[in-house]
Amino acid sequence: MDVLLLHGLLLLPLAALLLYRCSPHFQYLCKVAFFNCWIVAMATLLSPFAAFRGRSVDNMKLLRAALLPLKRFYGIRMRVRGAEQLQLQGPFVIVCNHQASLDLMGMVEVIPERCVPIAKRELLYLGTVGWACWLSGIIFIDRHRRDTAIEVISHTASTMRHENLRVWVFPEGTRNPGKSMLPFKRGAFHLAVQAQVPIVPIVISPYWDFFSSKEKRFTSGTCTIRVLPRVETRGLSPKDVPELTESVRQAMAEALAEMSMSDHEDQATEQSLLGLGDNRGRPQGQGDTARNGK
Ligand SMILES: CCCCCCCC/C=C\CCCCCCCC(=O)SCCNC(=O)CCNC(=O)[C@H](O)C(C)(C)COP(=O)(O)OP(=O)(O)OC[C@H]1O[C@@H](n2cnc3c(N)ncnc32)[C@H](O)[C@@H]1OP(=O)(O)O
Ligand SMILES: CCCCCCCC/C=C\CCCCCCCC(=O)OC[C@@H](O)COP(=O)(O)O
Repeated sequence: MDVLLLHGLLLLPLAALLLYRCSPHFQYLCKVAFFNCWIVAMATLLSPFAAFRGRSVDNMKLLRAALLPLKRFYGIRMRVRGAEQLQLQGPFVIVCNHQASLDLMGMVEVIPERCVPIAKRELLYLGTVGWACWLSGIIFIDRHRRDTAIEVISHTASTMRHENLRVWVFPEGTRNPGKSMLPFKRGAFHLAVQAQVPIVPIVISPYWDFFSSKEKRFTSGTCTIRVLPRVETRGLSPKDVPELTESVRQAMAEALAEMSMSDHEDQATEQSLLGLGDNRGRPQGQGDTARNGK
């Protein structure tokens, strides 16, 4: 009986390993579980240190350091284009597309000093994760109560100017794994206009090559982050916000469309250079299936 139990215990990890190797779905589940566990573990370990400082944007450095290694675990290569656009003195608002929780990996890759994200209030209730977010100065809004959300944003506008604070907003307001961006919420643009600070749009390339929560697929791959030229808001007033929102969204949508194309081309070139496959002269679609089927 004991021998049987021992064998069982030895076989269990082996079976799990085999399953991991053979089943992309199981691999996906493990990788996503690890992502969440890592965040909970880091928040639990680091919050006590962050608490020494109290609630402070300086704790964003800890948060960043805690999340930076994730890309290595997953074999995701991050390429940043246009990082020099972030070399700005003074406050500004970053707007970025939002595909999945994985965006945190891209965010920590480029987030400048003294920059905090705006997040949904629900994150506050995630135990130590909520505590870590609060200690890092993350700004919480209640998406179901527009008035209070707008109040928080107005308050943020004056804090930005007084404390040289940068703010990161996902203007789609929710995760969107689709191929195009959702309509933008206007809060980020009201914020920039109220504070009279520039807007820096950031576009993270689509994850389809290596990640899809719908298809339960999570492999290694390359992600490109493009920082677009800043948009000035000096002299603009609230009545200009709808047009401002649309023009920024348009620029980001164009960049996203371009990146979905060129990302594929880059990888095809890399593959043929490495002799991994020759995609030349083949329609883009076929190359895709070949790669995704790997
Ligand atoms: C110590 C270290 C340890 C380390 C451990 C690691 C732990 C790490 C874990 C985690 C890291 C953190 C991760 C953060 C990431 C989280 C991401 C998210 O949560 S994304 C969801 C929240 N984001 C948003 O929702 C966007 C912001 N939202 C908005 O801007 C909306 O506009 C909002 C909520 C203010 C209102 O939303 P509406 O749905 O009502 O839609 P609208 O169309 O935008 O607004 C309606 C009307 O209100 C006006 N309006 C909006 N904002 C205004 C304003 N500020 N002032 C005046 N009017 C405003 C608009 O102009 C519009 O009016 P007219 O149609 O133009 O007449
Ligand atoms: C002792 C502590 C125990 C607490 C256990 C709680 C488990 C928490 C598990 C994982 C924490 C991962 C937090 C990742 C934060 C990701 C930020 C994010 O991307 O939020 C989604 C939000 O933008 C849009 O939300 P919706 O698409 O509208 O929904």
